[in-house]
Amino acid sequence: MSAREIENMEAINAELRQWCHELPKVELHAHLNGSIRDSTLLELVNKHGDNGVLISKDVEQMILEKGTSLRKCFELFAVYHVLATDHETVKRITKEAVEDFAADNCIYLELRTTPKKNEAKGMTKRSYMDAVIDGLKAVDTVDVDLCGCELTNKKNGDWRRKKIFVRLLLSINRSEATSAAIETVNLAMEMKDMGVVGIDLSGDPTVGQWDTVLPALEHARKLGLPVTLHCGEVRNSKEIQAMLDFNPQRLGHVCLLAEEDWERLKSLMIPVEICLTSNIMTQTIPLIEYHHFADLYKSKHPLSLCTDDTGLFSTTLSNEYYKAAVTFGLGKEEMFKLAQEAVDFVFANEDVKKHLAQNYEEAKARIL
Ligand SMILES: CC(C)=CCNc1ncnc2c1ncn2[C@@H]1O[C@H](COP(=O)(O)O)[C@@H](O)[C@H]1O
Ligand SMILES: [Zn+2]
Repeated sequence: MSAREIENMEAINAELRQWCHELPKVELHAHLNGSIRDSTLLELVNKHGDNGVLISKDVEQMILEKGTSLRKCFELFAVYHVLATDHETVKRITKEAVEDFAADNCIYLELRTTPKKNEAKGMTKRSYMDAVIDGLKAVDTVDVDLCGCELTNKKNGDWRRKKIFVRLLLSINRSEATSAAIETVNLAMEMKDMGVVGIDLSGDPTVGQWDTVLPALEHARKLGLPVTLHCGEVRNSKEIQAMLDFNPQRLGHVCLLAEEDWERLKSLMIPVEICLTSNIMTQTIPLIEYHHFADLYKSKHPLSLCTDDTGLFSTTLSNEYYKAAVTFGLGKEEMFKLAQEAVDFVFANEDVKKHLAQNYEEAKARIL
């Protein structure tokens, strides 16, 4: 390739990256503690690091190696949870996460987090969630709509100020006992008027038993709370089949499904949250070109591109769209449609969906 051709290609790629940034996006799979900024993490390490629990140098090394295997990720999450255990920090990381997604032109964010108890800090699952809500109220670069009302007032009546709809999912960690998982579901129900719209099942996929969490997920269903499950991050056919039997509103990842489970997923048409960078960095999928996005997309299976953990994997939702475009050869119209269709899978109500649909209608004229 000549220098001129390389230059042309670079210009085209830069233009595509910018277009992906400008595209209004819907984020359905983002973990709060996985979305902590590197700069904040390092600040927290320096502040709390050498307190006998964590050694700053070790943590810095872990941050350098972050996201390079499933094991390393979960080791780092244990560190994140030591660093971000007080109410002030939970508030801060929530504020920053929302501001970062808004700066990336996300117009709807479903942020998920595992409510945590920390007796030493006087933290209950409820007070943890109150700190999250405080973080949403503290956002000041963008107007936040939580539960149908705006938390922040339009600054100086500026109608051009950006707006982001934020809804919350409460995560059940796979290693939790049934009683703790049920407590999380009850908390979600209690906070339904405060922007909580559903339940997620996540955590180290090599730990925990489906039968332990099933009663809590069934409880959520009885209460009318939508559920999304992390599915197929490791090969575990029995569990994958049980998850498909449960038939949740959405599934995340679906990486390592056996042929018959794959066919069943497709016939059930359960919307899938696709996390390209996460799956590659954790080596769950060996090469992006082999990613199951291609098969699902070709089959017109309902799906949505997501980040999983922007901090851990140093990615943004725009970057996920860019990667999909260059790897699978999608044009701008196809990318636009992909982003727009994610509106159908949000757990928020019809009013929000209407607003989002209108946003896409307006954006069409602007960027297509
Ligand atoms: C990290 C990794 C191997 C990537 C695959 N993706 C994941 N799979 C399962 N659970 C996850 C993943 N990313 C984040 N989580 C869950 O989200 C938590 C962090 O966010 P939070 O504390 O709930 O606010 C982690 O402790 C973990 O329980
Ligand atoms: Zn996840």
